Amino acid sequence: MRIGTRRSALATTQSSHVAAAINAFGTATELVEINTDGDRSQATGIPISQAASATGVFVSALREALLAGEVDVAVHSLKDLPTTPADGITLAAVPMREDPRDVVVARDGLTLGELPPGSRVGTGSPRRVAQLHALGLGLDVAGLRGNVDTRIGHVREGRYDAVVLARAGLSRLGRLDEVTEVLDPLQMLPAPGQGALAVECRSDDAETLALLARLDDPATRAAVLAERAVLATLEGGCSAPIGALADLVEGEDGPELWLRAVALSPDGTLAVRRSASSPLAEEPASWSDAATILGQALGREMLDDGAAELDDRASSPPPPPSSNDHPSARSAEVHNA
Ligand SMILES: NCc1[nH]cc(CCC(=O)O)c1CC(=O)O
Repeated sequence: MRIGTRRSALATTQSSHVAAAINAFGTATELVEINTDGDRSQATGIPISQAASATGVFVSALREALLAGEVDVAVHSLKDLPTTPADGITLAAVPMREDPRDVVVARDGLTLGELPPGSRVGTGSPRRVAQLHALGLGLDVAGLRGNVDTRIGHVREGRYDAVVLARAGLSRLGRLDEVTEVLDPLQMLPAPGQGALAVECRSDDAETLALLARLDDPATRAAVLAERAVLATLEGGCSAPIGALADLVEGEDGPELWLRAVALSPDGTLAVRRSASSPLAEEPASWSDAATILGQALGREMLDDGAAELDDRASSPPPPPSSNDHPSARSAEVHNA
């Protein structure tokens, strides 16, 4: 079974993980490296936001290789998948996810709250930028790109006081010892699907579909489908940064799906927050539909609450400096990607 993977350390680690699980079922695997536009533009330094399709750059080349029959399986970070389905491709497995939270890697072991106003905090994610500003700490939030090693290197070499990353990526790379703070989702809701993998194959490849189904974790699938349904619903009317996190919990009357979401103005001064929950049947077969319905309903509520108007804040000036009035507490680089 040929497994397509991007070349980055994170991607090959994730694909090797899936390969090992398939090997455990008695099927041999081969990793096939696919060079993606996203990786290429990283090499040339062209910002990701200017690459052909900002969300899909890491995904489309792998899907093309899958459809062309060059590989049988494609492994992606689920949060990098566009919400629109791809013709001829099925999400065959969503394995059990890692801790979905974001983390801080800061100098001197500091937490965000311990960093003095004006501290330079790096992230290229509009979702993290907005939520960092919303903390009101007067941080100088600056754009940042590159792989996990590069980002951590910026802190070690003093160019940034801190960076914000997905805990899952660090965990998969064995770098959790770098973490100086795990961010509470109340303050930093992760991206929809963060910490989960997406394992895709061709929709007509029954043999691979059946094998990959054994890697699927229905609770994770339900959670990420709910999160992505929020995103898909909001995308219809708004381009604001969005965070969403769902969790399947065992209630008194059976399983329940809990969902929280936020949409923010890019500068973090306005936010629409909502949560919802839904009882689930005992039988996992029905969870996907229930999760999607829950996410769509929450997304529509957020649109009713004004989530679509948050975009207009994109052209407004950045928030004023903190009361400490540190000159570098003002950021001009927050609107990347
Ligand atoms: N945006 C790139 C990306 N895609 C997936 C991960 C980490 C693994 C995951 O979230 O599943 C990362 C790095 C990061 O956000 O820190």
